[in-house]
Amino acid sequence: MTKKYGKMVAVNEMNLSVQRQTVFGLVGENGAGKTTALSILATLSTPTSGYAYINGYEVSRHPRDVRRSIGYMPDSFGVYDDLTVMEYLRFFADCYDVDRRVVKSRADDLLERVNLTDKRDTYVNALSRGMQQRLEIARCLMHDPDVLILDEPASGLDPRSRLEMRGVLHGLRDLGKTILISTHILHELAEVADEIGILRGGELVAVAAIQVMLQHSSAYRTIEFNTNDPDDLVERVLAGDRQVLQVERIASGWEILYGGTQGQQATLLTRMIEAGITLTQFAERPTDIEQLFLRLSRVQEGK
Ligand SMILES: Nc1ncnc2c1ncn2[C@@H]1O[C@H](COP(=O)(O)OP(=O)(O)OP(=O)(O)O)[C@@H](O)[C@H]1O
Repeated sequence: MTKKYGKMVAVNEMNLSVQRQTVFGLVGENGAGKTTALSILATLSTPTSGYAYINGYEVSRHPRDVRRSIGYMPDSFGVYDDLTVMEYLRFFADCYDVDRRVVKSRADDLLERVNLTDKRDTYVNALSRGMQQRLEIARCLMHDPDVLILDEPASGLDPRSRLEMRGVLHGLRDLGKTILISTHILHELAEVADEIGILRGGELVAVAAIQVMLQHSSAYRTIEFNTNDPDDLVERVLAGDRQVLQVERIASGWEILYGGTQGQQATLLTRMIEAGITLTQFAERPTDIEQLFLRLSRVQEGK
C-alpha cells in the first residue's frame, strides 16, 4: 500500500504479510511512516493506493469487521479521567458488546497480565503514564481480538516503566495473538518479536526473522580506524581482505563492517601496517543491530 499526503509520500509501496500468531515489529525513526501504516490497518485512514487485509477483511471496505478483529493502541491517547480502572475496562467492553457474563473475569485476567490488579478501583487519572499505557493494552484486549496493533507502546516511559512494558509485551506472546508493534528502538523488540521490518522514509527496507538479525549482530563486527595516509592505499589493502564487507568514510576516519574472526582481524591489522599505513586508532566498536541490518541489506543488494 501507498499513502500520500499531497506530494509527500508517507508510506511507499509497502508490501508485507504477517503470519497468524506471530509478533511483528515495525522499526523506524520518527517520521518513517509507522503511525501512518498502522493507522491504515486500524481503519482510521485509507491508503492512497493498494490494499491491506486483516483476518481476510479489506480494511477500507470492511472497517467494522476489521475493528472487531483488532485491538489498537495509538501512539497518543486520551484516557477517560473520571473513571476507575475497572469502569474504564467495562466501558470498552460495552462499546464492543462483550458478553456481560465474561466481562469481570476477563478484566481481572487482563489486569493481572498488565500488573494492575491492585489498581482496579483507582481513578485512571491517578495512574502513572506507564500504568496508563499498560491499562491501554488491557483495554485493547477486552473484546478478545485476534490481532493487536500497538503503536510505540513504550514511548514516553522512564527506563523502569519501559522494562515493565517489555515484560507485559513478552507475556502477550503466550496469548497466541497476531501482534504488530512499532518502535524506534530495535533492541526493545529483541525478546518480543519473531520478525522485524525496518521502515525508512516510508519504505520497508528490510524484513527478517529476529534470530537472523541477532546472529548477524554476533557474526559481524564494526571496526573504526584512523590514518592520515592516502585513501587509495587504504582502500587497496582493504580490498584484499574478503571479510571486509563494507567500507565507509566517517568524520573521525574510516569504518568497516567485518565478517571475519578476531584472528583474521589481527591479520588485517598486520597487513595494513606492513603496507606502510600509520594507524592512529584501530578499534572494534559495538555494532548497533539496526545499523548493521541496514548495511547488510545494502551489501546483499550490491550497493
Ligand atoms: N496528516 C498528515 N498530513 C501531512 N503529513 C503527514 C500527516 N501524517 C503524517 N504525515 C507525514 O508523514 C510522514 C510519516 O509520519 P508518521 O507519523 O507515519 O511517522 P512515524 O514513523 O510514525 O513517526 P513518529 O514516531 O514520529 O510518529 C512524516 O513525514 C509526517 O510528517
